Amino acid sequence: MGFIMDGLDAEDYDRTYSDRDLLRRILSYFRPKLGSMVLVAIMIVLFSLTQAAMPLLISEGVDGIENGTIADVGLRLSAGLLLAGVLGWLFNFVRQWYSAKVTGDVVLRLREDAFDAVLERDLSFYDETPSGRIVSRVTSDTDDFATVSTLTMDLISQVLMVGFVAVLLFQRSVGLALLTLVVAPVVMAVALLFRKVARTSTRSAQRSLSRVNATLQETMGGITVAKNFRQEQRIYDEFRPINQQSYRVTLRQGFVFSSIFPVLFLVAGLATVGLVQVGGTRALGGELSAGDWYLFLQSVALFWIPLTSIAAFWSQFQQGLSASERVFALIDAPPRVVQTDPRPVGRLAGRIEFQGVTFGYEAGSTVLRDFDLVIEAGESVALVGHTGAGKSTLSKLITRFYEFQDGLLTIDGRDIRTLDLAGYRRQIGAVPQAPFLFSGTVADNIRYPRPEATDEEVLAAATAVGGGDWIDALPDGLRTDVGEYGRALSMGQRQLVALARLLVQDPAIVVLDEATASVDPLTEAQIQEGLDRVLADRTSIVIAHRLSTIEHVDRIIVLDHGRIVEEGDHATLLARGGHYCKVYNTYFRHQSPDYRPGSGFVSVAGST
Ligand SMILES: Nc1ncnc2c1ncn2[C@@H]1O[C@H](COP(=O)(O)OP(=O)(O)OP(=O)(O)O)[C@@H](O)[C@H]1O
Repeated sequence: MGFIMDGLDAEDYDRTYSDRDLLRRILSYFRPKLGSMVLVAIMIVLFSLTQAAMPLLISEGVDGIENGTIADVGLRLSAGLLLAGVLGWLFNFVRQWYSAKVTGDVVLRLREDAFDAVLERDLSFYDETPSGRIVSRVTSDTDDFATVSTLTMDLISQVLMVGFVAVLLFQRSVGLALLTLVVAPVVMAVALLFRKVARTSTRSAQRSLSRVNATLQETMGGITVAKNFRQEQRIYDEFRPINQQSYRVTLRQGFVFSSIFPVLFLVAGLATVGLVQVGGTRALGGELSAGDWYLFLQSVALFWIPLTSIAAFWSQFQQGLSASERVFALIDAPPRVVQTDPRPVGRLAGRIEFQGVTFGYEAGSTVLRDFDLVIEAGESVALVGHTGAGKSTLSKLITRFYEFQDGLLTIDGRDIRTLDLAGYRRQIGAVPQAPFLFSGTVADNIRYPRPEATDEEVLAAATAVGGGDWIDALPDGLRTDVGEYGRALSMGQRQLVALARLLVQDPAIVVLDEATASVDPLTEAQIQEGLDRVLADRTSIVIAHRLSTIEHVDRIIVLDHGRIVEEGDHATLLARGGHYCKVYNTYFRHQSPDYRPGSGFVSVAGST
């Protein structure tokens, strides 16, 4: 079965709950709905009574015909059946209505909890888990859970009905009742045996579906790049096997589930044969009335309804159970970033110190080893180095998106793990390379970190960035709609909005991953002015990609393979002719205004 299961491994945070724990957890969601559930239970009992009354009434009718007094029972029978039908409809209506409400409320809470858990996860969670898989857990998995709840209530109702019928049967004939009942344990045993294999195949089916979702999501996210490179066919070729895998796994699930029916039919068939034989003989011998015999034959069918329901809905039931397991695993996933003592942060000065910090993204691979660095409060530092040197990693540790494994990271001399995370993050202004804008207006986006900021504050922040000329270029000023992901704005305008947003936030520490996208000289100048304004009087760590930045910062730190290999200001480092010069020649040289292709190289000591 090898490749059928490829890529369907559990996520890191997945876990298997024992049946007891799973049930306890599910019930905890239903507990607050106890009142409605009691009402549903009463309706179920009443509905089941009306349903059980039907075969009883008919059996009495049959006895009536046998005794030649149909005229006496005819009216009573019709009235009884009509009353049972009408009452049954009424009880069932109330039951369905309240069941739907209970289920809806439970799913609402479960989905809120799942979404809350998603928001609480560390950044590492998003790096490791494709977003399509997360979406699957919050949407389709919670839906599957709802199905379990509906099915359970249906099942309870049917089991109750069988209970009532069983009491009737025992009153009529203990022997025949036992024969009828013999079916139940056999069917239950088959169903229980079937349970484990059903849960496993269902889990695989769900994982394969979430893999399909994840692939679709990634395709949508990267559609511009894909179209640009004319890679539609390749995307399709990658999607096909994943989709086919989902098809095969689901087919296998279908095969597993359909195999239970022949066994169940065999058991029921045997029971019916027995009843026809034994009951018929007794009826002929006068020991059993024709009505009672009818009741027994009818009862096999009645017994069958819940038993086949268990079998028919077993797949959905198992699907719901493993869906709830997946949702609970998401809710219970332990955070990697752990605050040991969340103390209030207060206003930070912004001194950052790494003391012997060791960090790796995965066990067994180390990106930073025994790393030391002090960044003074108010200092501006540029991180440079070849790709993969560890620049973003440093910023991710400062922003507390990842947890380091060893050493100490202090902020203003306080262990970073003892700071209240929310309070700390409020004072960290993190700007990614491609600033993300949410749907809404430019003003909404500038106001994002502090929704209570007034229009005047927003305007002041926007004006402070690059003199505010860029606002005039927007079709509707600050009220311009930025479109999805800010697509209605140019790259440069998005960066300017991100800088204005920082001013509204007023963080003590700025961690900025400079954009690499080139913008026109005017916007470039506006961004530079904006940066000067934003970084003034704050500790700033800039993953530098622009020449003007490295020329302006207090200190440049050159990283290589997670180690600091050089540090100093631009002029000193250039004069030294060391590692920095290589980085300069590769990434910054061509940005000089008097650059001519092939010129501007700085000589590196030891190179010819
Ligand atoms: N999420 C991740 N999971 C596993 N390894 C990672 C992850 N992010 C980065 N790495 C690895 O850690 C090392 C340092 O990466 P980092 O992103 O800090 O480099 P960088 O200097 O910022 O590079 P770039 O300039 O290309 O962004 C690299 O070897 C990289 O492959």
